[in-house]
Amino acid sequence: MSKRIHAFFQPIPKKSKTEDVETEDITRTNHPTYPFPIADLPSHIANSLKDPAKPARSITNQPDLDLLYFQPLLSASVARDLFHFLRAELPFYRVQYTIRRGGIDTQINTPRFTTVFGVDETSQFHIPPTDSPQSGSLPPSSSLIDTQKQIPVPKTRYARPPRPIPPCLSALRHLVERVSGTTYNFCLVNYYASGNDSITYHSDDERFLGNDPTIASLSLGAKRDFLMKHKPPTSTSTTNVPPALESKPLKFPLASGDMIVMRGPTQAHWLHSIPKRKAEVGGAGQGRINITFRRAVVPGGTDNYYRYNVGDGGVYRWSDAKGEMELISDECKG
Ligand SMILES: O=C(O)CCC(=O)C(=O)O
Ligand SMILES: [Fe+2]
Repeated sequence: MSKRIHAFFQPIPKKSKTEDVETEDITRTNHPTYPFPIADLPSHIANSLKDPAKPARSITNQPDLDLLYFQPLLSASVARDLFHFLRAELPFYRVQYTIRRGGIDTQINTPRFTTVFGVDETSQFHIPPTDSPQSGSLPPSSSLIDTQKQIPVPKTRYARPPRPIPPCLSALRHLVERVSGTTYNFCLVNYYASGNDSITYHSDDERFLGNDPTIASLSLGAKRDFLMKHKPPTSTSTTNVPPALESKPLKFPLASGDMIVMRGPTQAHWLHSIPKRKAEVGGAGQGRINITFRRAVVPGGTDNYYRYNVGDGGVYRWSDAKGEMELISDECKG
């Protein structure tokens, strides 16, 4: 086993002490695909990831809509600590790409920070026994194993090397899996630095997620409106969509700690968005993190997620001194 892969399972302890308060050791997890080691959750957050006090509300009162609304999933103080922890510890990207529109190449600047971890069902990260001896060094791809054949994944399977979900997000994934009754192999993270960051109307209905995918979406930090509107009925529509539904969106004012789980036919028939929002006068701390948990079934999903959420540009990391994301390297590692 290579030293670097070993490091993924043997966190690096780092002592941190202040003058009169002894704080706990911070352990970090490294992997060859990470631009820097990622801290594990401090125990006060990890121990607070419990089932919510209030059960979720089921929302199925619109055609083709099936939502579970946890209001909240996490208490305000846990959500606040998790927000600050994840913003400080994860690598982020500001992805640019070109699309061809009407025969012309158009550059798209993703209007928010993004990052992603995980791999589709055809592969899994091999977890070596922690007491195995370190021998030689294996290429990073050797840690990915074909799920069926249990042999190393050929390098040609993925355009960009998939990244294992770090322990800090895995802990959250386990809670989300338990309360939503579904398993996930991807975490997509958005950071909306201000009201100017957004996501336009879309649905997460790609074929690589299979039919009727369940997507769990957790909000941390600033409150933002989550809008949903029914797709225009097609000639093959089986449900009767009243015209009013097409014009007036549903509005969920998602607060820190809230989670919406979109299920069943929701992605096939509904669009969702986080529109830009005017800055509040004197409004500080407008940042918001959103984490979606999903399950991709084929390698095309993995390629899509890394292309649009990591891309080929520089790595950003939160700077406490500057109070904003800072470009720390011009080239993406991975
Ligand atoms: O930020 C949100 O609440 C939604 C994010 C989203 O729709 C997505 O990442 O696909
Ligand atoms: Fe989405």
